Amino acid sequence: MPNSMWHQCLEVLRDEFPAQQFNTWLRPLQSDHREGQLMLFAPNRFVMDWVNEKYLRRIEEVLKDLNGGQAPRVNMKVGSAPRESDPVKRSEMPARVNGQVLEESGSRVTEEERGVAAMVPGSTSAGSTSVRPKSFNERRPVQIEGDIKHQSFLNEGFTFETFVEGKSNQLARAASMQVAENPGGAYNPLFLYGGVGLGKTHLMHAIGNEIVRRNPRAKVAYLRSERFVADMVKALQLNAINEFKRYYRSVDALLIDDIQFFARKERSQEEFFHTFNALLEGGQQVIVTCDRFPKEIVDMEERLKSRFGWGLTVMVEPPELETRVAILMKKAEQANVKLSSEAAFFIAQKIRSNVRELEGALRLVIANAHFTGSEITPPFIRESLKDLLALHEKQVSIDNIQRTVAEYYKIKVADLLSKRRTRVVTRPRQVAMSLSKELTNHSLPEIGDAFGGRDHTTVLHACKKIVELQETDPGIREDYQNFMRLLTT
Ligand SMILES: Nc1ncnc2c1ncn2[C@@H]1O[C@H](COP(=O)(O)OP(=O)(O)OP(=O)(O)O)[C@@H](O)[C@H]1O
Repeated sequence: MPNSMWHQCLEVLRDEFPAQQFNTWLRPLQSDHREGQLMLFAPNRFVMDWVNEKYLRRIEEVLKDLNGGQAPRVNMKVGSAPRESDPVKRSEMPARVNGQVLEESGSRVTEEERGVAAMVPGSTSAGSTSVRPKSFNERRPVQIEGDIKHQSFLNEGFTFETFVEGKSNQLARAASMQVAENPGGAYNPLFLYGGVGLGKTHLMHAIGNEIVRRNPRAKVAYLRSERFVADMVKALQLNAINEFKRYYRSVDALLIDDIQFFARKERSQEEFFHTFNALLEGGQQVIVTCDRFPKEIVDMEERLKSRFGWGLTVMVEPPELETRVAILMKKAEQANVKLSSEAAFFIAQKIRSNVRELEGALRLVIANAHFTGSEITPPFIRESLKDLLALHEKQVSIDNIQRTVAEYYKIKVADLLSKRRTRVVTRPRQVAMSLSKELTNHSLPEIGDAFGGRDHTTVLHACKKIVELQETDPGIREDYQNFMRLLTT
């Protein structure tokens, strides 16, 4: 049974399980086939135990089908598959002498990294409130703003209590709780990913706040990835790179938000890679958020991406209606405003894109109610959100795209949603997915859902493919332009 059979098996399982489950438990498994036995490697014990308990029987069934009815021997282990592409190459590990990481960096700071340093507000000496270790500040005439001070950068309002749990974020919340209770333990690093405004930053702060609540002496550093880049560039300019390294490696937990901004910033990736290794080896917790699954981050070093997968990778999905309602009720309660469930439902039905927009809409309604002294009723909400709703309604819907594409190619909408993989339907399906990404505000997972419950990676692949084809295939280019005209005028 060749290793490729495991990939076929994954394809079958991908269609059977929700994307979140698949990406968290099955996708990170690596395989190795020797002497009639398939060895599956899990990134940690938690994943191994979970897969053993929940998925192994189904995995064996699928493999048996794929193997002509012959049941394979499957074993599981924590670790990585021993092969050429094994991400855990000793040569990649930094050399250590007396606990210090030694490295000679060959990569240079790119123009973009310099640009980030210049763009990030506060990357000058003005308004500096740094509380870094003394030696770090003493040696430098100019301080980088106090963004790497520990603890105080956490948003105190972002806690587990203020985070509303729902189907879409259950696993992410549970994993975050585990990390907060046992930082540097089994789930290290914790990689939270998902679309914009869905609560990744909130969860990250909740972990930081909880770590500090349990241990007030804990040093927790939270920062957006641009800040890491800016700090690093500044430290290089000031000849203070060793202090920079020492600081980041001295924290108990390093929380880096929106890691996708590391793309193309070679020197920062390298620096972060070594910091990352040092922290993991020291049993310190690393938490990272990103707008996509690690493997899909473009222009990011493979070794860094593979390390992101060493701990636990969890997706935060867009909230379903009930969760959106619960979030609105919670936010209204926090603002001391009475919101009827009818009013909450009304807003939640209208605003589906993400929690940030939902909050924005609620804020607008509350402000109008204060201003006019009115009660918050559906007609009042409709009036308050008139402009916002007009914008939403003007937007093209996925339904409309599916109908238009199906009609144009003379196939059924049901074909677009089906599992059929013949060329007659796959290309129109890819075109429709790509248009949905371009013309609507829906996230990749939402678009995947709207196309028969497909994984968000399928949507991403479709979008890339259509961009490529527009370059090389005049027929597709013309079709696409026609659709843009049909749908937007
Ligand atoms: N489940 C939830 N319960 C309560 N509030 C939430 C929830 N999810 C998101 N929010 C709120 O929505 C807003 C946006 O969330 P957050 O900033 O964490 O999103 P994000 O996923 O980090 O987005 P981005 O990728 O743009 O950084 C915040 O004010 C947050 O408190």
